[in-house]
Amino acid sequence: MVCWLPLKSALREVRLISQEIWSDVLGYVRKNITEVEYHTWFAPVKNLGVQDGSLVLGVRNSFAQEWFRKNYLKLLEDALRSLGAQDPQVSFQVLPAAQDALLLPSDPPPPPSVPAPRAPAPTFTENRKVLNPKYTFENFVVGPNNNLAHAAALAVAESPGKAYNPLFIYGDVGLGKTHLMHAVGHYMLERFPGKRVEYVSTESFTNDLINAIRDDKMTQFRNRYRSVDLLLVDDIQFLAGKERTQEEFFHTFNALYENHKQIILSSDRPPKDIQTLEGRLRSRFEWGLITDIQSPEYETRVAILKMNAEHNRIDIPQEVLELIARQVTSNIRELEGALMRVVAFSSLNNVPFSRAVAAKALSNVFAPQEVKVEMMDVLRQVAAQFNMPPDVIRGSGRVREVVQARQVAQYLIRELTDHSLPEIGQFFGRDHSTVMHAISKVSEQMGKDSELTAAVDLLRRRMKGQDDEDSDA
Ligand SMILES: Nc1ncnc2c1ncn2[C@@H]1O[C@H](COP(=O)(O)OP(=O)(O)OP(=O)(O)O)[C@@H](O)[C@H]1O
Repeated sequence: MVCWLPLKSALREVRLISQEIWSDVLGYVRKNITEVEYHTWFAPVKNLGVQDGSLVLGVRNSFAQEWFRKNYLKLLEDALRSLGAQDPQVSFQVLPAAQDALLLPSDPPPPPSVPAPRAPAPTFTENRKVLNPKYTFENFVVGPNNNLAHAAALAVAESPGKAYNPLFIYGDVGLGKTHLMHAVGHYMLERFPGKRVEYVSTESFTNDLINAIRDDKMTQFRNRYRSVDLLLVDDIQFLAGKERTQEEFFHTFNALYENHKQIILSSDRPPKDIQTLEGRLRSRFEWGLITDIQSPEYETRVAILKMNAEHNRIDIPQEVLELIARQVTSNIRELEGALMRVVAFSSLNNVPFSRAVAAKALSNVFAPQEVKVEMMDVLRQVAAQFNMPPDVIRGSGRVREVVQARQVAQYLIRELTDHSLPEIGQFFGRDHSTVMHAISKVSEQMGKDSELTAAVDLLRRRMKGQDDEDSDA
């Protein structure tokens, strides 16, 4: 009987981010059913977390439970498979009435043929975006790739309207432009809670303008954008070719600038490379400071992953973070996605984090990487398998179970790594003859003790990054 104590505590932590898994699952489901079905059945489901490798979903009554089992189980399993689950498992729990009442109307859901109500066109107030609470200066890892942009953002946050106006940040997708803009917003609101901060994408600005023209609400539109203390506009390159929006933005810019209000713009390229941008706007964008963000180098990528893991309270070994950082090199959003994928994979397959597991989790998305097994990897896996902390296995304890786990770890390290007997001995604080004895002891027991043989086989496959199905085939 294999028990996973360290894994269980990891899973408890993983539950905190199982929301990420659930949103990915919902994204997959939504693409495969009608909107009506989605809103009827999936929108009210409560994600109860991942328990022992199974995604547990809360539904309102036994009717819904049965309906899900019959109609959506396969779809949910496919969704989990797309996230890397080898043997996807989904279970349903009927929620207690109180939670149920909060989640759903009491009548059975209407049949999926009811047409979806058409949402009214959004007005500009509905388009308003709030700042992402995660995008603060504290959560921003500074490296050689972004230190200038970071310093400029900080200077602007400390002296809005005075240091650099506008601040123009450019760089490729997913490198932290929006994060830095929001960080300035948070900083300003913390120091001056009464200030007005507006974050808007160029697309939303354009839509707001179109709606304002259509609804004859230009005065409100202008009041809204020209009365702020800090205006953050994302993806300003999308102004290209939109003459009416450029015209309106030009006046917004002037009104704010003349009143010493801070403007921060982000773009995927510098102003001079934005085609069909009016000369007067381009020159204004160049009045302040133009700074770029580059792709992060390896150390910064590891630091970002580490911060993310800590933020989500996931205890993940450094060498696994390093493997992910080597795999994803250019885009931080993808880097974070890769971390989530590894966490989802290990939680859905009920296996502890290791480099082999991470390589496997990422192999569908990125080019597979050759993983060299390290002594620490083997020790961790054996510890999880034998349900005891790694330090106990490396310690001096003589209890039978501990001795057996220690011998298995030494046996597997000898088999799966290039380390010599003295090196293995040193790792365990023992001499090479003890390791030799351990190896012959395990070899002797293999074949005789079926439980031990199965455990060693399973560990060997895991360390090589092969799943159970592969080896059974
Ligand atoms: N230096 C950093 N430290 C920590 N997290 C970062 C850093 N840079 C980016 N990120 C994270 O990477 C993700 C993508 O960042 P962001 O959305 O700011 O990118 P972007 O450059 O605005 O991309 P796009 O051009 O697609 O809008 C976010 O989750 C953000 O928190």
